Amino acid sequence: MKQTELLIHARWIIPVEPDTQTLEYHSIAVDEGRITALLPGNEARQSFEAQTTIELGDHALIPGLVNAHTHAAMSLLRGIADDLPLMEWLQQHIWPAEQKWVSEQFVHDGTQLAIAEMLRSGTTCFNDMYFFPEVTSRVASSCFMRACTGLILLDFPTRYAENPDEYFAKGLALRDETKHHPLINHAFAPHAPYSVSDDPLKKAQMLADELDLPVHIHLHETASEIEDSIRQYGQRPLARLAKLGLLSPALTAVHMTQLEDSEIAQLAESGASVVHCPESNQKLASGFCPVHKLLDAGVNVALGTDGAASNNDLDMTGEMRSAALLGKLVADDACALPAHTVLRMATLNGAQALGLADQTGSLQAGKWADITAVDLGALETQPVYDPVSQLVYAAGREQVSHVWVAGQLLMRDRQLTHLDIDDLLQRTRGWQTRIAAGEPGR
Ligand SMILES: CSC[C@H]1O[C@@H](n2cnc3c(O)ncnc32)[C@H](O)[C@@H]1O
Ligand SMILES: [Zn+2]
Repeated sequence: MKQTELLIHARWIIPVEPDTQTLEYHSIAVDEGRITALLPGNEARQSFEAQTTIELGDHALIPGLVNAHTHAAMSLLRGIADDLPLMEWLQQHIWPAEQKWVSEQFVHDGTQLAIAEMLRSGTTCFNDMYFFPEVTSRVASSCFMRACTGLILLDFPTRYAENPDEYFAKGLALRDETKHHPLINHAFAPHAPYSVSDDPLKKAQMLADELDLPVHIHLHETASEIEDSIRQYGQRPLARLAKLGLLSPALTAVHMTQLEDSEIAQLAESGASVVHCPESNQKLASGFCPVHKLLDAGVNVALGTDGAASNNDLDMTGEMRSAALLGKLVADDACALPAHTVLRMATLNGAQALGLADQTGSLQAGKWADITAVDLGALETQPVYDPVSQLVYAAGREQVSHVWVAGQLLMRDRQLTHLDIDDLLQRTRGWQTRIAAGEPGR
């Protein structure tokens, strides 16, 4: 008998890769945080003796979901300004609120709230872009959650930094501090082409090349972004980024609702990733990302929620459903974005966009055991002809039962093992009271 730390038996396992088929009555063995074997249940029972064994009857095991674009701490601004287009929402509501309220404590509490919500909906890794990324990193690490925290960059002063030099200095210091951390990764995160000028963009790319980090940026989010860029720079934002050297496999371009066919070919050629945020794009009426065309051209398309102030949740199970349904409508083709493609976008493609495809995103021996269990036994997901169909089209986040990150159980039977929900709710209500009363910020 082989010894192992953890053995999980489940009705279905959907590895995503290398096996694109669903496995039935299989088991996963985990040691030192990594998947060591994936094998038929009866073989696993005969060959392994486990310190901990978990039996999951009518459950499907999937790779932990990767939220490839969010602003975690904005969970504390959920519902503060709804039913507005992007620029009015951002300039007249969100940026003033952030200037008033965003502090280290705000980011600490907001990120914890976001991580609790993400874990409860099966997410094991998030790609964040927000102020005080050192706090986001610390919170993610203390919750045992995997994160890629953005080394943010803006032209203008905020409560986090005064100017591009200070953004870079803080970002580089953070990267230095965490460079060997098993859960915390980074990307350079210039906010958008309209908020960061040429020289800091070039410097971000140069440092990203040097440190082998992705570059995470909002891009082509709305039609007015394109018009303004043509007016100011005489070219579309993607062309400007290409001229500055940012069009590369390291680029993680978020939104991309405005794309010409030649730009899709250019993205495919470059090896860049696109992060599709279907719910935020719908809520802000930003436009449609042509996901079917990007996939057909061979572009890596991942999935993100965006922040909770423009979505208004951090639920990747809902995002998968939205992506599948919207994708068909945009393509005018019911065959576009089938369920398995969407599950891959929400897992392995996300890991690839973050430069972590060798670490997470699929259930393969050697990768971290970042695993989500979904209970398909509920009447809402019965009968099960195809578990992937149930996961994408029918299951809700309340059916996520267990979550492991690097083999550590972070949710068991919907109970978070490392977060105190009552304390979290109390702190969240404190923020709500202060923000709603319009008290002076801290
Ligand atoms: C530099 S920290 C991130 C910055 O981005 C703002 N933000 C949130 N959602 C969006 C979006 O969809 N487009 C552009 N900017 C967005 C957030 O409020 C922070 O200020
Ligand atoms: Zn965003």
